[in-house]
Amino acid sequence: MAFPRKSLTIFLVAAFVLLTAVGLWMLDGVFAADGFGDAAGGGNIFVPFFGLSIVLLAVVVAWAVWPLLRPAGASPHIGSDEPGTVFPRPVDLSSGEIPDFSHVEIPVSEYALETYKAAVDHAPAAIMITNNRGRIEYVNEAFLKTSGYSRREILGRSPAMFGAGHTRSEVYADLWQTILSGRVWRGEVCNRRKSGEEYWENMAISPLRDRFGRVSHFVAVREDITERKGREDGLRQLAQVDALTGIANRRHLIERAEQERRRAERFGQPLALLMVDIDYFKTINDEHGHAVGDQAIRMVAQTCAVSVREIDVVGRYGGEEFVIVLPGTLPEGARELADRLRQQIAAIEIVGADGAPIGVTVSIGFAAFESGDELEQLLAAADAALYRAKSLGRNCVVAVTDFLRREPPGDVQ
Ligand SMILES: Nc1nc2c(ncn2[C@@H]2O[C@H](COP(=O)(O)OP(=O)(O)OP(=O)(O)O)[C@@H](O)[C@H]2O)c(=O)[nH]1
Repeated sequence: MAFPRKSLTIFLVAAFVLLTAVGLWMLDGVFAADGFGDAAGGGNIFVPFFGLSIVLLAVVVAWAVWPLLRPAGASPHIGSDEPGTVFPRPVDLSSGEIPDFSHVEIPVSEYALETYKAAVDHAPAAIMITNNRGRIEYVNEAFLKTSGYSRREILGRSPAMFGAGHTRSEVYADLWQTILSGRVWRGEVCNRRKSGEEYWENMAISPLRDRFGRVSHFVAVREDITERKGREDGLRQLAQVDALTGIANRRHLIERAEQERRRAERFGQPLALLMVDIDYFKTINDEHGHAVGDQAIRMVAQTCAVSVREIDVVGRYGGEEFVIVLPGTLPEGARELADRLRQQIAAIEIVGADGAPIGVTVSIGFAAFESGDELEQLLAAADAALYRAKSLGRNCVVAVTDFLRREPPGDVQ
């Protein structure tokens, strides 16, 4: 049970005064009884009381003086290896709120401090503490292991030293705004190890307040998520790519085409869409087998993919049908590319089932985006042009004219 220091001191002082008074009164009584008194008899009664009060006085003095004699740990600093190191009080990360403990006196024993320090030093998550001027004051063992730096290379520097340069400036702006307003920031950031290798970290950064409620430090708890990120990227890639050809699958193609359509509408930029279909593909399949058919599909997809710019989107729209989205491209440019593609594909030779070379040709229809077009309309227009190219004898390119868009199929350009 803990006694309040103040009450106990008052009690001890009162006991001291009482015992001293009783002792003096008795001494007085003895002297009053027989003049100078019987030194032996009077002394016998007085000594125990006076002795007890002296002991009490010693206890009171020791009680008052003891705190002043304790070992100096008065101005501990973060991250020191010396005994008495104090860490700022942690913030409850779960609620996102910063509790205000500034009015609470928390007596912390040396033993408890050592325990806290060991827990933070050897925590499995990487932990970094920066001061409110953005200088690193503490990193734990896991942080050193993840970053590859030594403590000497890190302390006193800015956390910017770990940045890989890929994180957008808005992310950092949001981070500072959040923590300076006293809230916890969470996010994923790409950093660089000392070896130069990039790695992804999931971070929670929370402000720490001093006893006056001022933000004095920031503590960052960081988890290396590079492996998980890699798996996610792989899965995303798998979900977007056509397994046979390696180009965008139908779903991803439509997503990207819709993005480009919206961009063209918003900024009034040109956009063209090509639909490419292998001619007489059923015959290739029937005469040479599906493996040779697949080979033809792969060759055509590859030729399309390497013939366009990086901003263009090439995807497999159906079995032997491909769509190419050309942002910022006028009809003349689209026609030029379509003609070039048709010729390049016609030059492809694949080996048939009998070992003899097989020629592959394509028909191409294309349409230019017009303001107000939905993606379905654009696709349907290119498909109508492709249909016309097929009916013209195949291995040719047909553009959608305004006429063709308004009227039912009947004329070609
Ligand atoms: N080998 C292979 N064949 C496929 C694949 N997807 C679709 N096909 C086949 O492609 C053929 C397409 O035939 P059609 O639509 O009649 O077209 P086509 O024979 O090329 O005739 P035109 O387009 O009019 O020149 C069908 O036989 C499908 O089974 C695929 O991934 N691999």
